[in-house]
Amino acid sequence: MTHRLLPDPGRCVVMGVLNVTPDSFSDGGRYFTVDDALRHAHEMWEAGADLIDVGGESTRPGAERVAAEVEIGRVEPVIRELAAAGVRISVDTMRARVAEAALAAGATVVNDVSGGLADKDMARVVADAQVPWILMHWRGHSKDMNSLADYTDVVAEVRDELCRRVDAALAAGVAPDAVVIDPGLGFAKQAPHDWALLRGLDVFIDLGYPVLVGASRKRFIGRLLAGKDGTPRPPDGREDATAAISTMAAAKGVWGVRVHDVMRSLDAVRVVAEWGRA
Ligand SMILES: Nc1nc2ncc(COP(=O)(O)O)nc2c(=O)[nH]1
Repeated sequence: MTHRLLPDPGRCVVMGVLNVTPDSFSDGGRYFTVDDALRHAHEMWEAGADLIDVGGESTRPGAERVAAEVEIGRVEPVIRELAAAGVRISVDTMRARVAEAALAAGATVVNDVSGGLADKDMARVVADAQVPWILMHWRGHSKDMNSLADYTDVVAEVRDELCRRVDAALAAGVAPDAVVIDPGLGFAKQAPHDWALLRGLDVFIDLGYPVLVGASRKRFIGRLLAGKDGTPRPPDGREDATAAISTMAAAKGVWGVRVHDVMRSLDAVRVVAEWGRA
């Protein structure tokens, strides 16, 4: 699956995560200063990332929200410098104002974990800018994400709720080939739901839109890899499993994977592309 508005690398796209936040779940604070953020972004870009996903507000369960001005203050200087250096950037935000500032600074993709639900103006911003819009499945801000994780058939319900977000985007003037969909692993999901969504990736791929998977270092991986005493594997011990998920997702034909360790997943998806060559 390729994307009209993004170059086709001939393999699964690898999106490098850059959280310019003090409190993201797996790397909070490491890249909070502009210099640290720029250094890490360039490391991922040099490692071969197709896109750097710059976020200024933690989305981990229970995270305190920050004001739009704070979010803009965090991402805008980093995006401006990276864009000037030729790095391709997506902005990870739920706010139209932040997206506008990021696009003005040189971002060329909007990654919206709320799928357009959090800010009614986002669709207009994306339609006017004619940029790709990643619509992730989300059920709302919640101190306790788990309270929203109530499903009878998680694959069917996530599919249907994502389809409603796509319909709303198209109705707002967003071009069909600007849409990327994402099942939102870890957002209003418990671990069994995350695994069911991965097993059911074909359902999302068959909708005909590029599919992005964001499994990197997430809690459901930590639970699977728990030690004999039941202690979940810590986030920085989840990289091999993340790369394994990138491998399986790429083999299934997803458009892209969103990861912290770019090289590991890039190696994995390159193997998939070469192995699958006609
Ligand atoms: N499209 C998309 N965006 C995201 N942004 C943040 C996080 C949270 O993880 P992080 O704290 O590692 O960024 N996960 C996703 C995701 O799964 N999909």
